Amino acid sequence: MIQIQNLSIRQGTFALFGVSLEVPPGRYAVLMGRSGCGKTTLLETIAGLRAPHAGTIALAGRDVTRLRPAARHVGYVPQDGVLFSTMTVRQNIGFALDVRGAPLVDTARRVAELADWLEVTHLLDRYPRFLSGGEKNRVALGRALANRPPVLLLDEPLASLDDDTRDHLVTVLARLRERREVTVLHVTHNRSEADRLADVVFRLDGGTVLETSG
Ligand SMILES: Nc1ncnc2c1ncn2[C@@H]1O[C@H](COP(=O)(O)OP(=O)(O)OP(=O)(O)O)[C@@H](O)[C@H]1O
Repeated sequence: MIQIQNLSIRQGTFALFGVSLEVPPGRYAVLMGRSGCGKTTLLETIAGLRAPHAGTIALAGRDVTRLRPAARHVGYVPQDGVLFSTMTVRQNIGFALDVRGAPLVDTARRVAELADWLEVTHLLDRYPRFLSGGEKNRVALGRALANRPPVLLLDEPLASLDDDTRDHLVTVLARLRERREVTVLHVTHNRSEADRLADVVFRLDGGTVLETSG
């Protein structure tokens, strides 16, 4: 569950005021809005990378407004899905488990499971610079899901992909949605992506959020 109440965020001359939205547990929400309206800003604030001026953020029933990013238990795929360039695909996917000191055997099992599901098993020993755009996005998704977060934030995960690659990744995300194990907030400009994936669509406009379908 993602619950945002009366959130206000300021950065320079840009501001969001009194943003509220709620995504029920295991549901897939899409956030749309014109370029520069603050979608990335909102996602970064939920992830804990920006501090809000006012308001509260609750994730999976816990008030995380004042917690540091790592304590929020959020999976986050930033815009362009940047991977750690000095780590292999295997190390990228296993990162969240490694830094928490998970037993090596558990990390290896989870990486293998995600790699199989995302169809990147043959790429596990490659470095990011030798991956295609679609492969990078699948690895970024695996890295975000490794620690089984209850909440997943996706910032335009399908941007700058060709139609076939985009279609494949939409199928992967649709399977994730069917499992209902994670609550998703997915930012996109693409209406057909929203139509295929969303249980609920929010629109950010003029600094506030409207729910446009359910
Ligand atoms: N650090 C910052 N200081 C001042 N203004 C900023 C800062 N970061 C972003 N902005 C501004 O805040 C506004 C919202 O940016 P944001 O990236 O959240 O929009 P967006 O809806 O995600 O856009 P896009 O769809 O183009 O990715 C923009 O006008 C941007 O120029």
